[in-house]
Amino acid sequence: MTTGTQAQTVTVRVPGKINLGLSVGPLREDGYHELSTIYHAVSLYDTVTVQPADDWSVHVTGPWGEHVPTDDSNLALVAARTLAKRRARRAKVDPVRIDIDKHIPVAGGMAGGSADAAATLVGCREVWGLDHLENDLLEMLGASLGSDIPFLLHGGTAMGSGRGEQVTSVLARGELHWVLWAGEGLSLSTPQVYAECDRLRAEGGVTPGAPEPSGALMTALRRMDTDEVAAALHNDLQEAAISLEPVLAEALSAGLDLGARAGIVSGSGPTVAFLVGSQTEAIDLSVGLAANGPTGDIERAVGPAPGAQIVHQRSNPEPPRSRPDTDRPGPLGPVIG
Ligand SMILES: C[C@](O)(CO)[C@H](O)COP(=O)(O)OP(=O)(O)OC[C@H]1O[C@@H](n2ccc(N)nc2=O)[C@H](O)[C@@H]1O
Ligand SMILES: Nc1ncnc2c1ncn2[C@@H]1O[C@H](COP(=O)(O)OP(=O)(O)OP(=O)(O)O)[C@@H](O)[C@H]1O
Repeated sequence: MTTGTQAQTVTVRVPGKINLGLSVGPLREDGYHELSTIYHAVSLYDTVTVQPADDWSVHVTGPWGEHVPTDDSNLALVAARTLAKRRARRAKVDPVRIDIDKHIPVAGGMAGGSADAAATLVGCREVWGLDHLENDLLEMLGASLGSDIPFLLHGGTAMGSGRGEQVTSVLARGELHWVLWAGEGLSLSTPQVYAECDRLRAEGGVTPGAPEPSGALMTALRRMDTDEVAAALHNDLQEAAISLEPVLAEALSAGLDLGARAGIVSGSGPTVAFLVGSQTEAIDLSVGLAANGPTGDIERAVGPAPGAQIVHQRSNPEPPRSRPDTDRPGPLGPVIG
C-alpha cells in the first residue's frame, strides 16, 4: 500500500465468476431470493484503471466494450461515486477517470458489471489513499451496490448466503479447467431469470424450501476430484435460463457430446461453463465447439482465481495539490449507514 499522499494511476485485475452450486430459496419481502451458492472465480479477467481527473468518466475497450454503457449507469462509475459520497463525510475526494478493458461477457451471468464495480472500489481506495478502509468495509459497501460484489472482492472458491452477499471461504485444493461459451447476440437480465424461475415453480406447484449448500459439492471440492465436482454441479436458475433462451440446451448438449465432463449455465446465464479434466481437454473442447457447436465466443479459463487485486500503479508526474490538514484522509468511521 502507498501513503496515499500522491495522485496515482492504479490498475486492478478482476475475475469473472461462475456458480458451481446455486440453490435458490423463496422470494423475500425485499424482492431478493434467499440463496446458498458456491462461487468460483475464473481466469477470465477485466482490467480496470483508475486515475484522478477533472471530471467523472468511464471509457470501455476490449472484446465486449461496445456492449457496456459509459453513462452514469455504469456500475464502475456508480461504485466510485458511492465510495466518494461516503468518503465526503470526512474530506473531499477528486473525481476519477475509469478505463475498463472488458473481457468478461456482458449480461452473461458471470457478474462482469459487479467485477468492474469491485475493481473500481479497490482502485479508488488506493488512488484516494484510503489505506485504513478494511476489506470487510469495502465488501459491505459493495454489497449495498450488488449481491455478487463482495465475492468479486474476495475471489477464490467461496460460499455465498443471504442474497449472495455474505461470503465465506471454502476449502478447495488444486485447479479446475473450464471452457466458457457465450452465445452470439445472447444476453439475459438477472431479475427476469429469477422471475422465470418463480413462474416455473408456481406452474409446477413447487414451493421452495430454505436453500442449502450441497454436501456432495463441498466434499468434491475438498478432494478436487474433477468427475466428483462434475457430478455435483447444480444451478436452480438453469431451467429458467433455458426457458428464456432455448439455444442454451443445444449448447449444453453440444459440449457434452464433445467430451466435457459436465456443463452448467453460469449464474443467471446465458454463458455456459463446461468442466474438463485438463488444459489439453480444454483445447480439444474449444476447437470442437467452435467447429460444431452453436455460434458463440469460446474462452478457456482456470479456477479458482484471486479476487480484485492491484496489478500496476504509477505515481503521476505532477506534484499533488496541497490540501489543508483537515482535508487529509482520516479514519473513515462507519462507512455504511
Ligand atoms: C445470479 C447471480 O449472479 C448468482 O450469483 C446473482 O444472484 C445475481 O447477483 P447480482 O447481479 O449482483 O444481483 P443484484 O444486482 O443484487 O440484484 C439484481 C436483481 O436480481 C434479483 N436477485 C438478485 C439476487 C438474489 N439473491 N435474488 C434476486 O432475486 C432481484 O430481482 C434483484 O433486483
Ligand atoms: N461495467 C459494466 N460492465 C458490464 N455491464 C454493465 C456495466 N455497468 C453497467 N452494466 C449494465 O449491467 C447489465 C448487466 O451486466 P453484467 O455483465 O454485470 O450482467 P451479468 O453478468 O448477467 O450479472 P450477474 O452475473 O451479476 O447477474 C448490462 O446489461 C449493462 O447494461
